[in-house]
Amino acid sequence: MVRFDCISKTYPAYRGKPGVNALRDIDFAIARGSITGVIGRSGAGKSSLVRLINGLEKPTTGRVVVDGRDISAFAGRELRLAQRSIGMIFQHFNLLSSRTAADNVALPLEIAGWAKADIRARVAELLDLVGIADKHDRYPSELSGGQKQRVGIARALATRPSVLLSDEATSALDPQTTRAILDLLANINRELGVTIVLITHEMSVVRQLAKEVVVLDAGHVVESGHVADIFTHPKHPITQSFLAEAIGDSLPVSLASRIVPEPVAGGQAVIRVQVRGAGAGDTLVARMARELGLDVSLLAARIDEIGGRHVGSLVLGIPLGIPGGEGAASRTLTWLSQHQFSAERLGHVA
Ligand SMILES: Nc1ncnc2c1ncn2[C@@H]1O[C@H](COP(=O)(O)OP(=O)(O)OP(=O)(O)O)[C@@H](O)[C@H]1O
Repeated sequence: MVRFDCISKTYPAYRGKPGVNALRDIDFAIARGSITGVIGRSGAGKSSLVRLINGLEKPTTGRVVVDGRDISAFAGRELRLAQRSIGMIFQHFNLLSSRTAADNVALPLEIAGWAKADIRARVAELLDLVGIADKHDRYPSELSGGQKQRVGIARALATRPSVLLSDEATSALDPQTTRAILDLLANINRELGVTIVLITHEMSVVRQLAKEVVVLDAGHVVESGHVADIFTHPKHPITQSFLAEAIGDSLPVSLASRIVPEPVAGGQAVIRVQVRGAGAGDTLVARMARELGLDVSLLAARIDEIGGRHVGSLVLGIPLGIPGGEGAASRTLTWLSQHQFSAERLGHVA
């Protein structure tokens, strides 16, 4: 378990540069064995938060408790010993280019003073676990990005940590490799029970792997909880913007290029409706057509699954070319709001 108790982190002023309040009023816990995503824009404080967990930084106020121990109070040998129970993987893998895959994985075990035969056995077991037993004697320059990250994961797990920190570990990988690495992390969490804390600016990573999410903005936790709860009812604008990216709020170019602000005679009003929850949106168009007596058309749609729940948006065309047509768009918006749908009018198309 990792607990942040009233944490703040201020980097002092340095060579004429002002001090930075990187984290403020951080107070939350990460459950043992969970997979928690910490998501935020650049500069939100994600790396500072993760460096507090493994004691690379000290909080300015408050304490960070890992498995019942106040890691922020440790220094020297005591800190190094505590760090063995906290593994970390990085965006650029941080492998030693002069060592083979096996020797990179062996490094933390050598530092921990393991016997040679034990190291050999453990390294073989770890390379097998991450699916690259055949790359034992390869150097990093001979490995693909995904294989390098597998070495990084094996190395991070070598000393059997209870917590694995991932700092943008898939940001340098292509989507297919990212998916394979996230699947591997999910397996490791399931099989070894390791608590995983993922730092990322990518909603797709949180969506695929995390069960819990902490949204950071300007050094504050603005929302936290179960991924499905947070992203089916996002409250903070930052969370809403991550969600919009995830569900592809952008319109198809062919539609976006046709939208104009003013009504077009004989055209349609364009309304975007957010749909959330199981089956949401399935029958919406049919219900609206029936209850409002309108010929509603579906111009675009995207539904995704986040934390096991459906989230997405429908873009509807409401015909204006009938008597009282202008009222039809407002009636539609009123109907949607009465039925607890969040909707906006994007403009008009011919
Ligand atoms: N060692 C440092 N000294 C001074 N300021 C720092 C230091 N490390 C981080 N900061 C500042 O603290 C704030 C938070 O930085 P941090 O790296 O934790 O954010 P981040 O969310 O990880 O950003 P990114 O995604 O860009 O890495 C930023 O304003 C950054 O400039």
